[in-house]
Amino acid sequence: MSKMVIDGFAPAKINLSLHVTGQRADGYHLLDSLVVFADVGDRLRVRPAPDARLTVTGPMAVGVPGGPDNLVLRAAALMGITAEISLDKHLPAAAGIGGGSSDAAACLRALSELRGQPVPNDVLALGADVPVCLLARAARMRGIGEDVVPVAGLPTLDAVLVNPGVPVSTPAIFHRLTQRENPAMPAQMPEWPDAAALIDWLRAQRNDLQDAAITLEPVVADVLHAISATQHCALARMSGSGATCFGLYPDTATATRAAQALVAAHPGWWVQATRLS
Ligand SMILES: C[C@@](CO)(OP(=O)(O)O)[C@H](O)COP(=O)(O)OP(=O)(O)OC[C@H]1O[C@@H](n2ccc(N)nc2=O)[C@H](O)[C@@H]1O
Ligand SMILES: Nc1ncnc2c1ncn2[C@@H]1O[C@H](COP(=O)(O)OP(=O)(O)O)[C@@H](O)[C@H]1O
Repeated sequence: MSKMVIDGFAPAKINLSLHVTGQRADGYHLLDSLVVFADVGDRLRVRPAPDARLTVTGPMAVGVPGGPDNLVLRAAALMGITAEISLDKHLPAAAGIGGGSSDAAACLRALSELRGQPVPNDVLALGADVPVCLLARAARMRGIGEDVVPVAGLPTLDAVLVNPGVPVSTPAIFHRLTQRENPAMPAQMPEWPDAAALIDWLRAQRNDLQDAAITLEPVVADVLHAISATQHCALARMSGSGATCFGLYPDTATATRAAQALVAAHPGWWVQATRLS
């Protein structure tokens, strides 16, 4: 018998690098980004039903749309399916870690499996991050987000994610950019023998939205300083259009200790030790 309900996981998306390489005539920006996924994320339960219904719960539910604007209901509508969806929010919204896009992708995967129906080709209409979130593993993302190529053999990274609780509007950050044509990543991605080699390589890459985000929300600079000041931090950078930043560490023990220190110093911030792959 076919399944009636599916539980899905929507992992946080992290842009280890985010190069803005140009702008299209329609205003969208061309990107070159190394994207990975965390082991923290939202959870959802999806069940096809005669009427669409959404329940949003969890520690990060406040402010997340509960109606048809929610990306999970927009994803179901795109597939032409009505569904009852419970969404358990653990990721901060408008945070540069693709919570809404990852929720939409998890919903598309679940409905596709439940109904034996392929995911439509036009998912970009839900958000530029949805194609990479459908893959949900390490990838190079180019174009405006539609060109997604898996990156094999990427070493797993031990990390801490930190969000200061300030929502950031993605269009507002792109709008503030002063330099829209920046170098891409190298045409050929290297092979990294281990996490230390990957971190070394990442130091020469950038997030071209970081300065604009700091101008709009100076607390992003405080987050980056706080992460950089933790013991054994090898690299601190912002993800997406912010305000979430990540720190990279040599191993799980140092990442866990850094997360504990950040929680103690900034009890109001969202802090998560995680592994990225
Ligand atoms: C910046 C990135 C990097 O991964 O992440 P987030 O900060 O959202 O997590 C994404 O490109 C965001 O993806 P997403 O949040 O799905 O974007 P969308 O809803 O499609 O677009 C929101 C707005 O951002 C701008 N935008 C988005 C993507 C892009 N390549 N160029 C743009 O200029 C446009 O102004 C657009 O109207
Ligand atoms: N399931 C969802 N979770 C979070 N935000 C959502 C969701 N559906 C729609 N949204 C809207 O999308 C906006 C962007 O949220 P999100 O995808 O979390 O951020 P970002 O694009 O910075 O990664 C939010 O401000 C919210 O209004």
